[in-house]
This record gives sequence, C-alpha cells and structure tokens, in this order.
Amino acid sequence: MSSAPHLKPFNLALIQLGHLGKDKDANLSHASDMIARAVSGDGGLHPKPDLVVLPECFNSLYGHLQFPIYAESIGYTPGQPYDIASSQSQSVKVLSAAAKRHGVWLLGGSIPEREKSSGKLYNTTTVYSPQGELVAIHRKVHLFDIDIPGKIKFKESESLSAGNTLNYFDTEFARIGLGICYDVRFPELAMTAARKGCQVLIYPSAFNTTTGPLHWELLQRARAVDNQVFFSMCSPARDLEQDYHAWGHSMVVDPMGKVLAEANHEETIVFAQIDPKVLEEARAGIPVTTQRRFDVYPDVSNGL
Ligand SMILES: NC(=O)CCC(=O)C(=O)O
Repeated sequence: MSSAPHLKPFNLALIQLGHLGKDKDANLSHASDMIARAVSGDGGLHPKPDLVVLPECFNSLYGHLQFPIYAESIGYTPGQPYDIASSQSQSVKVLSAAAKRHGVWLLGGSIPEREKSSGKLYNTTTVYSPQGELVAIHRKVHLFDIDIPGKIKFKESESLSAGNTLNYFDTEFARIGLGICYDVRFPELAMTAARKGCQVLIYPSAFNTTTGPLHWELLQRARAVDNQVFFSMCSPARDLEQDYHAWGHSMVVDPMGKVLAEANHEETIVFAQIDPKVLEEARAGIPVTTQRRFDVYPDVSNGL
C-alpha cells in the first residue's frame, strides 16, 4: 500500500439529483447538466469544486426489478489501464466525458453493473480523474436487505451480488474511501479505510423515509467521529411518484462530527470546503487514532 497523499484544502459538491424517470438517456443527460451546474459553483455562488459526487443509482429507478433492466458491463480491473473508447458502458462514457470536459474529479454515484464473465449484477460506483480516466470502482459490499413490518421491505440480494473488496482512490488533495449507502451501517468498512489512510469517506446513497429520519445523520456523524475523518453521503432528491422514496438530506460531516452542509429533500447541490486543520486538530486534541488497544481486541487488527 502506497502512503496516502497529504490532506489539502479542497471543495466538494454533492449533486442531490432529481427528475429520475424510466428513460436512462434522459437521466444521463440531466446528470450531465447538473455536473456542469456544480462545476460552475451554481452560477458563481460557490468556488469551483475539485470533486463532484452523484448519488446511488443515479441513472435509473431504484428497485431489485430495475437492476437487471438498467445493468451495464463495465469490465474494469483494478490497477490495469481502462480504454474508455471501447467501454461497453454508456454511463462510463458519459461520466468520463463530463469529468474531462470540466477538468474535475467525479465520483459517479452508482449504477447496476453486469459482470460479463459470471452474469452477476452489482451495485457499482465508478470514479474519474479530471483527465476522464476511470481510476476506481466500488461494488456495494453490504446489500440492502431489510424488512421493517408495515414500513419498508427491500431485498437487493434478490437480484444483486455483494462486492468483496474495500476500495479507495488517491487525488492530489486526499485519499478518499468508497462505500455505498447501506455500507455505512458497518463501522468495520469505514474503520479499515481510515486505517489505510483515507482522510475522507464518501458514499453515494439513497436512504428511505423510514430509516432516514433516525439514522442518516447519526450514522454519518458516528463514522466521522469514530475515525476522525470527513464523511459524506449523497442522495437522490425525493420523488413521491416513485415506488422508493429517497430521504434526501445529502450531507458533509467534519472529523469532530459537525455537519458542514446539508440539503433538504428537493433537487439541489450541496457545496462544502474541506479544511485539513479540522482533521489535524481533532486528531491532536483527542488522539484516539494512536490510543487503540489492539492487545485487547486483536481480531480487529487482523490484516492491517
Ligand atoms: N440504498 C440503501 O442501501 C438504503 C439503506 C438504508 O436506507 C438504510 O436504512 O440503511
């Protein structure tokens, strides 16, 4: 593992995307327009972001019956060069072009991915450099399978398989750890990424209106404080005409657990400035990162 880049100040923009319908072309076109709006700092109201983020399943409806319909083959192998021009994924081509056109890092939400060799489906995030290269992917590790009687039943595992790897990418300003939505409920994933040097964790997401009110902010602030990292989740806007009602409230939390920026539930863009001093001061003042007692809980340190 190479050493993490030094955390530098940078600007982050989360696109809380709305107007998602059945038509993938229209969804992709709207996402491209919103990326352009984010990069403009929402018409000059904010500094140009260094990193723009889209939400989970940003180009389709969200549901286990939809995943096979919208799935695309990506064919990315970590550590190997990837030829965008011969990619079979329409979404990869659109996102790569947007990142390159605007010269910005782009964390392209997630899309349903079909692995060609096995036929398995995954919920997959893709990440692009300002040159438009595909530099990382993350397949959702913990599938969203819940059943709260009378409220919500959702089983991603009815059509999706779980990813098996922890993923992050390096920019010139931070090492950024990846997860997708339900992954936030598993502190082990965030903790391991932080211990691998990630100073910022970003999870494209789509919480719901049952669990969102109690858990959305709590989980993000918990992961931020546990690990003394910046933590952020980017949701779609809420659309009561769809079967799945997203919680919205895209958010950025600092390493002390303070909410730096938060949306309501409509379509919008959340802007935040990441200040390394907050992380440095949190770690200096409350030095939990150097006070761990792996002699007491050795299982937790396995593999690191
Ligand atoms: N898309 C998801 O993984 C939703 C997770 C969620 O809503 C939760 O409560 O957890």
